[in-house]
Amino acid sequence: MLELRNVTAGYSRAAVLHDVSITVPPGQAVAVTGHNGAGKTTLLRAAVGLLPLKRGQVLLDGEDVSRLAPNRRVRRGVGYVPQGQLCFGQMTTLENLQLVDTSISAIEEVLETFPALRAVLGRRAGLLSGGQRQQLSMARTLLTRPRMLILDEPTEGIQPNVVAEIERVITELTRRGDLSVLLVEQHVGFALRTTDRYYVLESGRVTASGDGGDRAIDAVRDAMAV
Ligand SMILES: Nc1ncnc2c1ncn2[C@@H]1O[C@H](COP(=O)(O)OP(=O)(O)OP(=O)(O)O)[C@@H](O)[C@H]1O
Repeated sequence: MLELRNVTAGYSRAAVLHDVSITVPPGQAVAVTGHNGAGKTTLLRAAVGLLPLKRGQVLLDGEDVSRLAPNRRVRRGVGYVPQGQLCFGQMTTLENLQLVDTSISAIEEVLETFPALRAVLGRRAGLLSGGQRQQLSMARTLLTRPRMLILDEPTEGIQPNVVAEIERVITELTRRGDLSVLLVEQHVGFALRTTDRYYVLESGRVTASGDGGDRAIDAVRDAMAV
């Protein structure tokens, strides 16, 4: 379980997030949506420890980890997939995965989750499509065996068939019940279909929240239109 409690954070002296509280219950998926510049990436950076808090707390399974370095949070089960399909372009798909875990069984397991990567294991990551790189980036993070998976805009700039594939993976991972997901996503339909609960962030403040699912789409669109 991840909780951001009354978090204020930003860059240099200016705050971008103001008193933000968000809870991701165990085994559930939560979406944060909002316009460009609302502070969604900043929120994730604060959650994983890449940005120090000015006020508030980040709790992992009830324990205050606000001062814990990002790599120590990874060891405690936080997996972060940043925006932009980051991979080591000169290395092959397989080498990118082996950076995290070289065991054949672990790699086989993530290939079962992302079967499209099998055909490109020997290809340099820099030559992959955006969708393939996004899947590689998620697969690499899954190799760290997270209990809390944090995804920043996984559908950005990706063709619809891969978006459907990523939707399938998130749904499957959360259905198993041993993984929680915090998803930042501007694609509202995708965000609501894959999550149990949503928050709308505007100008660094939570302006709406509620249960996920298709029926929430009007409420989210109304909140975002303000
Ligand atoms: N490294 C930085 N230094 C200073 N200001 C920053 C930095 N990164 C982001 N900001 C500012 O913080 C605010 C929130 O940005 P953030 O990237 O968190 O928004 P976002 O909701 O994720 O937007 P997007 O959907 O475009 O990624 C913006 O005003 C942005 O200009």
